[in-house]
Amino acid sequence: MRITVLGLGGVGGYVGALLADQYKNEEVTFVMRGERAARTREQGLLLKSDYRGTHLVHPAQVVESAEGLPVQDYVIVCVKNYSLEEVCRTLSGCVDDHTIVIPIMNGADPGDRVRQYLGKGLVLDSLIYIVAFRTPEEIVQQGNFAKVFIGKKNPSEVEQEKIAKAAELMAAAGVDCFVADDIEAAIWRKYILNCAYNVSTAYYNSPIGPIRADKARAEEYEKLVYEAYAVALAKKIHVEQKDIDHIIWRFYYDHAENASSSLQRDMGAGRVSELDTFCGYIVQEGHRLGVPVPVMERMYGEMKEREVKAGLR
Ligand SMILES: NC(=O)C1=CN([C@@H]2O[C@H](COP(=O)(O)OP(=O)(O)OC[C@H]3O[C@@H](n4cnc5c(N)ncnc54)[C@H](OP(=O)(O)O)[C@@H]3O)[C@@H](O)[C@H]2O)C=CC1
Ligand SMILES: CC(C)(CO)C(=O)C(=O)O
Repeated sequence: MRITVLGLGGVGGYVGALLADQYKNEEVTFVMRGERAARTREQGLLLKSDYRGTHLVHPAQVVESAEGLPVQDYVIVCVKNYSLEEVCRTLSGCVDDHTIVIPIMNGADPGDRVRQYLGKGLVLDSLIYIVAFRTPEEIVQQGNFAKVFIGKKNPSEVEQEKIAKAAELMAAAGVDCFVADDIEAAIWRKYILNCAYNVSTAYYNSPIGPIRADKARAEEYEKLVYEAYAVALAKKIHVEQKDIDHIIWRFYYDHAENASSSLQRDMGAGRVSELDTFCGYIVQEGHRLGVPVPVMERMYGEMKEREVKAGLR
């Protein structure tokens, strides 16, 4: 069996390390770049996971690009949204119609985008709840959870079997992986959370605790949730009021005081970010569908301006 993991950052490093450990006798390939690739070839990839322990893994091979790889059974793509189109261009030779491609990323539309860029393979939709990041030396996963959901809209019977097999492949490696009945709704439940949680923590460069303790910021958080919900409803996604209540309940009572987001970590460190994924997409879809999204629009404008000033755009 051939499995390729492309993008060995926080998410891909977690999933890839567990897969490489479990499937030592299969052909697991990591696509990595530069010094991290060289280090992994020499010393292996070190995962330190609160949830799944420490793993030092040596995949069958580490390559700098997927170009030149033979056809794979599974390709798992865990890059940031802004890299997705570029990496998909390198995949055409290693994907054929039997290949299962799983982008494990944030955002409402990575699956649709991969389907559009590749035009072949069985491309699944997915989402992940995890807190993970890379350092030059290792992959760190924090907290007692890391959960993936996969699926596809209107799958055929054959596709359903393949999706179940993909979930089993990951679960056997220790990646909690579940097949979602309605993956589109599951993605949006998480995406609506991201539209408030990631955007607010990044905008204020603050963890959740101080945001929910501030009345004005907490109200603004709720408005972000409701704007994204309104866009979801206009798109006919099956998200319900009880899902929204749960997102808001989590904000006040469940998220840790020091909980941060990937967008906050990226913007806080002055890196290129997924601002367009969490804000730009909602603003664009709001305009297209005639749904007002004034709070998101204002915060997006200001954060974009910060990125322009920092030379990131
Ligand atoms: N981190 C988290 O806690 C969570 C992240 N997510 C989502 O998961 C997705 C991935 O995030 P995350 O893992 O944090 O991102 P990272 O930035 O940590 O990792 C992305 C990786 O992709 C690699 N990459 C990009 N382009 C290429 C390329 N052409 N060839 C090879 N490697 C490439 C980068 O390589 P290099 O190291 O060389 O830059 C990097 O290691 C995002 O959509 C994010 O929003 C979802 C939930 C939580
Ligand atoms: C909300 C959270 C932490 C959940 O995994 C996330 O998706 C992110 O940080 O991007």
